[in-house]
Amino acid sequence: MADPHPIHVALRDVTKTFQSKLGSIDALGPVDLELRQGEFFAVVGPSGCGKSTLLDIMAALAPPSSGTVIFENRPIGASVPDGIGVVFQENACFPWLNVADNITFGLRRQPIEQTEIERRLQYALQLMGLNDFARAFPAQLSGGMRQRVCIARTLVMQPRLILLDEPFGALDQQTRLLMGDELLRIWRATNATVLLITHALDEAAMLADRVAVMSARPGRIMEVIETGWARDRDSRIVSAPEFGAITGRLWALLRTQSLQALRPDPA
Ligand SMILES: Nc1ncnc2c1ncn2[C@@H]1O[C@H](COP(=O)(O)OP(=O)(O)OP(=O)(O)O)[C@@H](O)[C@H]1O
Repeated sequence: MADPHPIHVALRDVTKTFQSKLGSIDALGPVDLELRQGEFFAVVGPSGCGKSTLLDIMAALAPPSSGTVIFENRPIGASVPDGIGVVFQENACFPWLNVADNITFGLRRQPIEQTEIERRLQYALQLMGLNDFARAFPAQLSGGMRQRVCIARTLVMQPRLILLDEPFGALDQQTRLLMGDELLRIWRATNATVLLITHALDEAAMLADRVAVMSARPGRIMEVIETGWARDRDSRIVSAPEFGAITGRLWALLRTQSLQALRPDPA
């Protein structure tokens, strides 16, 4: 019988060491991690533990120093594989392009017919609630809406794995929760596998099926917690009693690591 939850992406013994004028910095790992097809996975960890480095390696934006990333049963090479979409915190809309042109920017560089581009644009505008803003320019939008444009731009490429690095970090708390709801809707609608890097424990606890807690640098996976939420959850679960238990557990794990990151051992 086919595995109902096949492994979509796997990290095997992945490490990263940066060389700089100050010497070498062991930033990450070794990390072993498996994301199941279609799951929502979050990663939390103390500041500077290597979360962004982990995401960059998964997106093939930086090579690992050792180890392998396997995506859809193939090792990731030097270029971003087809099927992986990335969203960063700093929303990088082109200010001179309107929302529709920002969203279709990458698509128009692909051999894709205009009718298909238009179809994907309309779908993304609809999913992200941007229908009324297709002709607006980024300067006319709020920070939350600009970030929705960035997510829509990734969505139209129809990624099967979506990597998000602190996508809502610059937004206020209410907007973050509502964007979380949108992300959950996208996840359900697309069946993509999602990996979310976040500082916010409540965001991780609300959105993810599983949350990995990383150690202080060089970041390793200390523990992976299953949240147990139903697939059709939304931000209202923040008032559920289990929610407090999950964030409490995450904080208990993270607290020691964060203290260590703030005051590393002199040894
Ligand atoms: N290009 C680079 N050259 C040298 N050191 C780097 C480079 N990129 C990251 N580092 C170092 O690697 C470590 C991990 O950085 P990374 O940005 O991955 O951490 P992070 O967990 O995402 O941090 P934060 O939570 O503060 O965003 C840090 O000590 C950082 O200074």
